[in-house]
Amino acid sequence: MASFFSPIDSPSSMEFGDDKKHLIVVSNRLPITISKDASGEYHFKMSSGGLVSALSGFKKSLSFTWIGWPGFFIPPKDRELVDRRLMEQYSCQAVYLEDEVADRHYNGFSNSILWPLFHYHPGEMNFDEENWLAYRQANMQFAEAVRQQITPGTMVWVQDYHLMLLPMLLRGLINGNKAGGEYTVNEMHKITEGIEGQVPTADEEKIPGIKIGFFLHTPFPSSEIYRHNPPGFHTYDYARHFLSSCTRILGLPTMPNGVEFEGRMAHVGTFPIGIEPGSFIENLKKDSVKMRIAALEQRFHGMKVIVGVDRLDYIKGVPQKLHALELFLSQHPEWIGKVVLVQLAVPSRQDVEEYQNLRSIVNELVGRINGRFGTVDFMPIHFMHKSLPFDELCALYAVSDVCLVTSTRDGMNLVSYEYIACQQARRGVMILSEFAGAAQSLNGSIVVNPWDSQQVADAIHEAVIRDAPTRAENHRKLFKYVNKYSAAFWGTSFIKEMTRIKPGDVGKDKENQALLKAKGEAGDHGQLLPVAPSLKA
Ligand SMILES: O=P(O)(O)OC[C@H]1O[C@H](O[C@H]2O[C@H](CO)[C@@H](O)[C@H](O)[C@H]2O)[C@H](O)[C@@H](O)[C@@H]1O
Ligand SMILES: O=c1ccn([C@@H]2O[C@H](COP(=O)(O)OP(=O)(O)O)[C@@H](O)[C@H]2O)c(=O)[nH]1
Repeated sequence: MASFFSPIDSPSSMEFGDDKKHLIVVSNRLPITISKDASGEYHFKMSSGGLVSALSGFKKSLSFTWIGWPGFFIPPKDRELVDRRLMEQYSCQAVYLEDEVADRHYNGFSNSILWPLFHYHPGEMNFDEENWLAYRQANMQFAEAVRQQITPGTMVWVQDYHLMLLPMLLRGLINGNKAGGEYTVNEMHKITEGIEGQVPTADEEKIPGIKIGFFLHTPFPSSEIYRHNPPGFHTYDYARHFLSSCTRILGLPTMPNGVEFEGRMAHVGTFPIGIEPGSFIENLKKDSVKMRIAALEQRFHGMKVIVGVDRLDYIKGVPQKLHALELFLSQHPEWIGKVVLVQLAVPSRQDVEEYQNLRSIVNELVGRINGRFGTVDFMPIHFMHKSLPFDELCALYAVSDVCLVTSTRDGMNLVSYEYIACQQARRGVMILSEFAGAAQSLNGSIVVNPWDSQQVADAIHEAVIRDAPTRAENHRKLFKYVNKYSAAFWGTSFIKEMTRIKPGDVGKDKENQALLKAKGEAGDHGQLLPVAPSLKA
């Protein structure tokens, strides 16, 4: 959604800490998805999803070059034009992948192996050797694109599971085998075997002072799940799972704040992501949005509105949500005609078979429930398979009495944050799955297990009858958290931490850890890196 992203308008261009440095953020998905129409004209459209929303929010407080895949094959002859528009309007740099590599990297390996693996869905995993090759190939191409942009002292912040090999490949490219050899050469050879691209050679020149950070936007599963597969995290559990996988699967020594690998220390920390609340709050003040809110209030007069906003992804638990609504309506027939679910299902990863199957399942469930409880005047579910413009989304959040999130796993879930930001007038109720990262922070929500339909149905009932003072008190706590732990807070905390960490040896880190333990600042569950606490007040 275009309004989530403001082209180059960061106030503190390139500044962080006391220094002026160059920051590069790399993600598979650029904030802009490009397409070409039949007449050959290019169109630039805002991408969907929480990663784009959060990084776009962060970009308003700190400027960076954003490197990523444009989402579509662009013939070499058109690249100059596209590059210019991307850089001038959005300070973005495209990584051009061949169609087959992009398809196998994004659909084949990232979203058919890593995504189900990280979300505890091993049943949805489809392994194919060619896709693994494409994953390595794409990571190498990203590494090459990043290397072309870096200068001494650049910080590179790599995002998410699509690019998990990138830090190591980039380190190899910038250090060359001579210097990097002691810690990457064996691994590098395994990774680069059989792929095209520039493999580092012994005489590469070193580029000094490059720091590389990595953030995973999804959960990191327990080592039991991770075994099915041949570091910043949203929550403490994800970081702990990662560290215990390093120990159990790779036999590496770990500390609460990092892992030791061939004489180097990789620091690990938790940085819960957030939104840019101001953009929602300001948007609700626009006359056009106010008018839309009034129109929706009129439309749903006398009814309680439950809102659901999810990419149509099996991790979002949309069928579970529909089952619970059905149960609620069957147990509370007095609410038929008085409660409506407005469910926005944003199209996602439609080339992957599991997503196509999900769409059929959801269509069928919506049809069944509407058929069962609907009348000529009333439909219990308003279902939309599309994205909505930002104004419409804000209005929808604002008029809803309840927001229902039933993800079976979700790295964070920013929809819950956005709903809270838009509820200063209504003070609606947030029902949140215990399996969303957000449940660990959003104290004041009703937390449910989405697999327990009865519990979710009871929560819906509790939400629609909840009195105004209780709603106000819970909303106060939630709003305080969402306002404070914003996308800007998340991004700047991570960058500050990257700035603070000096390349040191493992011995020093162990000493520091022991010191902090002695001072009571880090225990078995202690963390050296900052954590946004959940507000208990
Ligand atoms: O890029 P897509 O394949 O269209 O998918 C959209 C994004 O989905 C995932 O988002 C995650 O990041 C959010 C922000 O940290 C988090 O709140 C949410 O729980 C995650 O699911 C994915 O991790 C991104 O890479 C995708 O861009
Ligand atoms: O039509 C829409 C509706 C929602 N969103 C945004 O998609 C993001 C979803 O993020 P979340 O963290 O909840 O889940 P993800 O989709 O990243 O897994 C939120 O910022 C929404 O505002 C969007 O891009 N288009």
